Parts: sequence; structure tokens; C-alpha cells
Amino acid sequence: MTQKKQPDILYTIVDEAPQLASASLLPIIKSFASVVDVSVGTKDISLAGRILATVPEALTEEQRQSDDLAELGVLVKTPEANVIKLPNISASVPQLTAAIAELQSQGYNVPDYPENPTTDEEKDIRARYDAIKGSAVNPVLREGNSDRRAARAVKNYAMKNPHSMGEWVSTSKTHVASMPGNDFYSNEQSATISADQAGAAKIEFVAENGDVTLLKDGINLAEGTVVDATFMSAAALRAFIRSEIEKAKAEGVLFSVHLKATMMKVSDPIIFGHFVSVFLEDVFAKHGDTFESLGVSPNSGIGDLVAKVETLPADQSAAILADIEAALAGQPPLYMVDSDKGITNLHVPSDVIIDASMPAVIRAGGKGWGPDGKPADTKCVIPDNCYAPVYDETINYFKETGALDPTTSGTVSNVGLMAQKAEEYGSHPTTFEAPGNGEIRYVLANGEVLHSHKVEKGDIWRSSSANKAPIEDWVQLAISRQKATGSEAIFWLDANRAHDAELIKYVDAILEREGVADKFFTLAPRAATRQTLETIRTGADSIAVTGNVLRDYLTDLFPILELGTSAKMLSIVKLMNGGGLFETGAGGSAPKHVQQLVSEGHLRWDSLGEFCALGESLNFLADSKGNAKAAVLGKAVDAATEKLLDTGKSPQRKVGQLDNRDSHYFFALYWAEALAAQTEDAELAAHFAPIAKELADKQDTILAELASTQGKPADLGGYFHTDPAKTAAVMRPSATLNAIIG
Ligand SMILES: NC(=O)C1=CN([C@@H]2O[C@H](COP(=O)(O)OP(=O)(O)OC[C@H]3O[C@@H](n4cnc5c(N)ncnc54)[C@H](OP(=O)(O)O)[C@@H]3O)[C@@H](O)[C@H]2O)C=CC1
Ligand SMILES: O=C(O)CCC(=O)C(=O)O
Ligand SMILES: [Mg+2]
Repeated sequence: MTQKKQPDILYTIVDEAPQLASASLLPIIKSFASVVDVSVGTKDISLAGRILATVPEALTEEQRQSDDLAELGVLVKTPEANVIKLPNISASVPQLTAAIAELQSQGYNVPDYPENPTTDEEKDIRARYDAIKGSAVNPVLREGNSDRRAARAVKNYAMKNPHSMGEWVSTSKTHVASMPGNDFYSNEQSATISADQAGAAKIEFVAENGDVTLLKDGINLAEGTVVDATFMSAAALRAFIRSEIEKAKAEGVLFSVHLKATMMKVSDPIIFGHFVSVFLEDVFAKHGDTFESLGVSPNSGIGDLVAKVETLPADQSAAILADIEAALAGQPPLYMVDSDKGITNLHVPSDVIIDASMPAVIRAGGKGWGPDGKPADTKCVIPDNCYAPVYDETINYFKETGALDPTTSGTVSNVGLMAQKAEEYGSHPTTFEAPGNGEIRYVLANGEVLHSHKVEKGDIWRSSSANKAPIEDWVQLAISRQKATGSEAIFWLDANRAHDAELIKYVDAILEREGVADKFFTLAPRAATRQTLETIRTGADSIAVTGNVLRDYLTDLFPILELGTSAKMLSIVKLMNGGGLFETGAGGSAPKHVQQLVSEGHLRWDSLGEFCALGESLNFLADSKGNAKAAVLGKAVDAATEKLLDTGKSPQRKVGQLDNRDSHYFFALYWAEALAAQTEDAELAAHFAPIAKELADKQDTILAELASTQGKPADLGGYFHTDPAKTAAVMRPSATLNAIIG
């Protein structure tokens, strides 16, 4: 039997705006690549695709779908991997249930998400759905560390064409508020596993009466793994929230909370739930029994609470809704996600994702949107102190110096420890809400108790780990990026934090061994923030070498300040077993963009991230497989991307302006022109010359055909699970272009 050949490049099918963009861009990529016999396949990692792959027993034969994420998870551990990964939805429970409902409406008999599972069958479904929840894709694919930066052409373009920036004034009342203690930061314990500590480990809860409950076993610790354990006190958190609510009233600012409920999918929805239930404390006290019978969980937000209350008989529901209104009116004004639609900061846990939401506030000069639809100063509550100082110091710095100037600012690139579910972002299976008062302890194979904490019922306890090989690979990646650029390079590690102190031991030893210790600083996040901001303000560059969470935060924060969006980032994951994973941009799936397309036929998604990733993927193919034609194709992608920027053909924000589809036409034109103009491969030049000419000659017709769909509603046949034919009609409306791409 012959084995089916894996395509040279795998492109991911995702959700929302990037998936719409793919409906237009992917046919162009496939067409150009086929000329040099480079095959481009697809793998479906969309939320809807993952739901369908999870419950095959509920589907007909024709409806069943392969588990592409699992297949990709295997592939990324091989040297053959060459994957272009677009951003996908990391679903909160409200998003997951909406996607399930949409599939059901389309005739897929998938089961409901069991909110309160009781039977074994429900518990099984719940466990399978929970595996899809939150950031369930990236950790599976990220078998390497992260190298994110702005390509030179992208940075130069941003310096010449700066985006708008809000003004920062020293009198701004916007600030970050964090817990005074008893948080993850202050309770952290950490250790590096020695040879005699390695092996099977477990986590147990010991009740006050001595009863032991196993929380997790089957953990396998290798020598050299850094293992942390910590907890956040629920009582301290709730007291802190109450106090910050009062302060916000006194200070006359908006109240907002910033968490990462998607990537920290176990701990952060619980923390979010405390915010909801403290903010509406009287309502929860008065209607607790009704809420319980409705299956309300504060962790799903006010939006879910209101939706469930609305299922009650009209008079009962009206009374409770009035109580909610009255309670909200008595609290400080909430920072709004969408003031037009009344969507507050506490509506949906996935709506306020700290890596995107804090930079948005900072870029706007410290302004959030209030319930009155007007910008206002805001209290940004970030309960835990591990990373909050980064935002706090950025805000302090801009209050002192005014906003960053994108026309002169240097750039901050990032080398992030990410491989093999490093650190907090891999901690979901080892995160627990304390079942009672007692002790949670981490017990090693040799019987030793590595970490232990005295906890109270409801405290959020979690253990994270980072494996030795990824840590060493990360330090080496930092060394090579510093060498390649000569830039300032800072390890953002806090010697006073238990986990970071363990990492510093690794870092110092490797830098010393490699003779490059003098090329690096190690600074705690607050000091590193100030140093970096001072460096880029002078126009010089800085490399932030960080753990996984700051990788995520900083690769939105700095790009949003420097470039206006993180969508334009180059995001390379050099897989540890030799393959390549090329992520597009560093931002998300931009749900707002889909709404705009559906209502007015304009898609403002910028595919610059896809262009950058495509160039890298082709260059990687050229190097790894000695494919010279792929190298020519890749170089031409880079040239096309640069020309697209220089000639201002990127999508713009408003209906009637150039949109995503137009930018793909120009990308195809410039790509073909670059291929026709190059002299390395005459055959390729001859092939693409007439294509370039035809694309150029028919420009007016093509742009008119593309423009004909703007200004009207678009029908995609679904949101999470769109209809491919309808989507193609919307995203490929130019018959002339389609015929040339053919
Ligand atoms: N790698 C991944 O898979 C990631 C996935 N996500 C997921 O994405 C979803 C949405 O997250 P959210 O926090 O709202 O972040 P988004 O990045 O989707 O949205 C923030 C804003 O960034 C701008 N933006 C982002 N990408 C582009 C682009 N390509 N072109 C132009 N502008 C862009 C848009 O601003 P404007 O309004 O100014 O146009 C957008 O509204 C969530 O489900 C989240 O989990 C988030 C991050 C990474
Ligand atoms: O996986 C996710 O949910 C988001 C990833 C992300 O924000 C990032 O990697 O920058
Ligand atoms: Mg991010």
C-alpha cells in the first residue's frame, strides 16, 4: 500500500475573519504554488470542526469529520512539519454553546453542552467538550518556542504611515489595581526536579479531618523540569474586588477587569466569576436559589445570567432583571465592550482578553468606553501581581513622558518560552478550586512533598511546569536572535519570584557557558518594561526574552503601540524536532470584522500576517527540502508584501474603501510581477509574465467586480460553520480574477 503523501505545506482552516480571508487568499496561494509542484493542503481546526470531530457518534456517516487537530499535533513533532497557522477561536462557554446551537440548526445532531452533568453520559460529553474549550489548539501545535517580530518592511511602513494614538496626560486617572497579597505571585513555590525526584507525581487535597482526596495523578516528571505550585485566596480576591469597586466610585473612573479566560481556561473564568458575583452581590444573595435552579454560573458572565433569567415567566424575569439593573446602577460605571449593544466588561469572560484589551486602553491614551458611549479614564483591575506590573509601569511611563511616537520608536521583538505547554498556559489539568479547608500538596515518586499550601474552600490552586529541553532551546534562540541583530536583549525574569528564580539558574549557566553573559540583562518585569520603553523611545530596538505569558502579552502590547495592530507580526515557531510552524500575526480572529462584512459587505481584515507567514513557510521549504523553486516563490512573496505596503494597498476600515479582497488581488498581481521580474529561474519568469500582464490589464474590471459587493449585507450561511459556496460567492466575487487564478 502506498502511503498518501503529506502536502508540502498545511494551511489551517479556522474561524471568523481570518477564515473568510482564506476563502479568497488560499486559492491564489494554491494556484501559484502548484506551478512549482508545491502542494498546499488544509487542516480544519475551527471551533465547529473540532466540535464535529469530537462527537462522531452523534453524526451521520457523511457529517463525520476527521480529528485534524490531533493529526496536526502528531505532525508538529516531526521534521516534515510545515504548517501555516491562522488564529482560531479560543471558546468561552457562551461561544461553545452558540456554536453547538448553530450546528444543531444546520441539522447536526450534536449534544448540548451539559452545564450541570449528572449522568455518566453527560459527564463524558462535558469532559469532551471541555477539552475543546478555551485555548485548546495553540498548546497542541506549539512544539517549539516563539520568535515574534515585525518584518523590517512592515516596521518601516508603520514609521512612515503612523496609526492614530491617543494622547497621554500626566493627570490621567487611569491606573492598574492588583491584589495586596495572597495571590498567585505571593504564594508561589518552585523547584527544579533532581534525578532522585523524577518520576510519577500526584496532587492531593488533605481535608482538615485528615481525609485525603486525589486531585491528579499520572503526572510524569523528568529531571530538570521546573515545577511550580501556587494559589489565589478566594476570600482575599473578593475583599479586594469589593474594595476596588468602592475606590472606583470615589475616584470617578470606569471599572474594568482584564484576564485571560481563554488561555487560562480553568483559573480565569473562576476569577471572572468572582468579579461578577461580587459586582452583583445583592442580586446573587437575593436570587441565589432561583439562579441555582436555572443553572446560572457567574463564571459565564452577566450575558449568560440575563439570558437564563429571561427564560423565566415574564413577571418573575422582569423583577429579577429590574434588580440587576438597579444593582448595576448603584455600582461604578463599567468599562464597555460594546456600549451601543450594552455589552459590559462583565458580560462574557472571553470578551476582555488582557493581551488585546490592555493595549487598546493604553493606545487610546488610557481611555476605555463607558456605558454612555464616551471615552473615560478607567481602573484596570488585574488581580494577580505576576505580570500586572508591566501594564502598570507602561501607564506610569506614558503619564510621565506622553504617548509613544510610532514614527520614531524602535521595535520590541520577542523570544518566548512556549514549547510543550510551558508555564501557566499548560496548567489547566493541574488547576483546582479547593474542595474545602485543608492542604493541597504536590507529592513526588519518592514520597517527598515538593510543594504544599494551606488553603480554604474555593481558593484557586494551580501547578505549572516547564520542561528542561524547551528552556534550553529558548535560551539558545535568544542568543541567536541577539547575535543576528546586535540589539539590547533582556530576560524579563524576577529574581524575587519563585519560578523565575529557577529559570534564572538555567539562563545564567547557559549564557556563561556560551560566553555571552555580557550581551544580556535580566530584569524583573517592571524594570524591564521601563528599560525597554526608554530604549525604543530613542529609536533603538530591544529583544524581550520572556516566559509564555509575557510572550503573549508583549507581542500584542508593543506591536499595537508600534504598528497599530499585532496582525502585522511575523510569528515563527521553530519546532523542536525540526519542523516549522508559521503563525500569522499575534492577534485574534477579530469578530468585529465579521459583523462588518455581514452588515455592509466590507472585510477590513489585513492579511499581512498571512503574507509574512507564507513567505517564511516557502523559505523554510526551500531550505529543508532543497527546493530552489520554492525559494524563488518565497522571495517573490516578500517582494510583493513590501510593494503592497509601499503602494498603500492594504485593507482600510470603512465600507467603500479597499478591503481584504482587493488587497489579495494586489498581492497576486505583485507576486506575479515579482516572479516575472526575477532572473534566478527563467522558466518561472516566463510562466508568470503573462499572468502578471493579464492581472494588470484587467485591474479596472477586477476592482469593479470586487467593489460591486460592498455596501450590501453578505450571507455566509452561518457564523461558526459557514456555507462554503456562499462564502466563496462573498469572498471571490470577481469572475475575471477567478478565471486568471483558475
Ligand atoms: N493565535 C490565536 O489563535 C489567537 C486567537 N485569539 C482568539 O481570537 C478571538 C478574538 O480575540 P480578540 O481579543 O477580540 O482579538 P482580535 O485581535 O480578534 O481583535 C482585536 C482588534 O485587533 C484588530 N485586528 C486583529 N487582527 C487584525 C487583522 N488581521 N487586520 C486588521 N485588524 C486586526 C481589530 O481592530 P480594529 O477594530 O481596529 O479593526 C480587532 O478588532 C478570541 O476567540 C480569541 O481567543 C486571540 C489571539 C490569538
Ligand atoms: O491561544 C489563544 O487563545 C490565544 C493565543 C494568543 O493570544 C497568542 O499566542 O498571542
Ligand atoms: Mg496574544
